[in-house]
Amino acid sequence: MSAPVALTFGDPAGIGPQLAVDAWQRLKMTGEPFFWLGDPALVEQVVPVTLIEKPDDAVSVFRQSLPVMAVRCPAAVVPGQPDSLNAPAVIDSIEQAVSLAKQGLAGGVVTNPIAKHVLAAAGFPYPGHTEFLAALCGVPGQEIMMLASPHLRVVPVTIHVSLRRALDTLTTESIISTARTAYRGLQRDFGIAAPRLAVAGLNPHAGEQGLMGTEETTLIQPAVDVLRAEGLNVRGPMPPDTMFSATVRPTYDVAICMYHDQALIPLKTLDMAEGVNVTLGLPIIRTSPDHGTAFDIAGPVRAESGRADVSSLLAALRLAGEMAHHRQGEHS
Ligand SMILES: NC(=O)C1=CN([C@@H]2O[C@H](COP(=O)(O)OP(=O)(O)OC[C@H]3O[C@@H](n4cnc5c(N)ncnc54)[C@H](O)[C@@H]3O)[C@@H](O)[C@H]2O)C=CC1
Ligand SMILES: NCC(=O)COP(=O)(O)O
Repeated sequence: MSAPVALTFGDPAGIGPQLAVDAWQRLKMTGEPFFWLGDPALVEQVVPVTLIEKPDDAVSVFRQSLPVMAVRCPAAVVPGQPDSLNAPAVIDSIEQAVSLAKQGLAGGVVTNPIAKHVLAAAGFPYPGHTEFLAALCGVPGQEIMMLASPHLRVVPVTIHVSLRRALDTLTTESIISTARTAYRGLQRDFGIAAPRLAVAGLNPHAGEQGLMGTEETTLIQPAVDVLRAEGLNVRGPMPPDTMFSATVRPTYDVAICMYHDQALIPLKTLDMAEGVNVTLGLPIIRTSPDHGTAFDIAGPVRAESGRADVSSLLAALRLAGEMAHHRQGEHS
């Protein structure tokens, strides 16, 4: 068994604290231990809590209590009303989790959702976890975002930028490096020996022979040619409107998409509840539920689960464990 997984705070005014409690309720008897880096004041009225100093301590207490590594909020927490005064606690929990994972003391990092604009208002310079984690791990620029569900895996080449900027920054080189990282990640963390990659086009009908755009011939096809020459099993550019259909999806292991929503809309439409966000290209394991902070349904933490569906967090915890298992296999 690997070390316990670290679950980060997430935005305290979102559904993260409730999900931490719900996940513990669901896993305490039969699941792998995890610990939450959050404010115990938000949860100790509703579930037994043990404050821990180091990840290993989570193992012996997990059946009886939620293990919490305390990260206290400087400002009052009002569910549904995020406050950037609490951003330092949110960021601190991510930094601590990554540090523990880098030392091998935590088996991986599972992040609860953060609201990017709330952290940005406090001066946080990263567009999301993905880029922040790469910086903390000393590998900026090597990170890629993969969303994985039982039905589909997708990787956007451009991530947290406007659509206009995504089109301006898309290059043959970025498609190649993203595809390579996805390929290695599927081998290393998912145990797929020879991953099949499907590269999406950008324009309607993948450009329709240049009638509806030229990026397929100028940017995407050259990337596919390079990847094929390296021996990767790659197809594309594929028409984006049909490649996510039920008949085409089973023919590939991951879709390499040109921009955020080209990737995330089909994934979340098919499987918001079971989708997991994975960062590949890091030395540590990182997964996350695919949804956000859901401020609209956040309320005071309760012992019984309410409107917030914990399925995606459970899937993220499970996948982190499976990825750790695959990495352990590397050394055995
Ligand atoms: N990994 C992360 O940290 C992510 C953070 N976000 C952040 O979340 C914030 C809100 O984003 P939205 O676009 O509103 O997306 P959202 O996923 O928070 O909410 C979209 C809709 O889905 C519902 N929903 C989300 N998760 C749910 C759950 N577990 N159970 C039941 N219903 C659920 C919400 O109530 C809402 O109606 C943004 O500031 C964004 O930056 C968004 C996606 C991922
Ligand atoms: N849309 C996905 C998302 O916002 C998650 O981003 P990150 O915080 O995991 O980088």
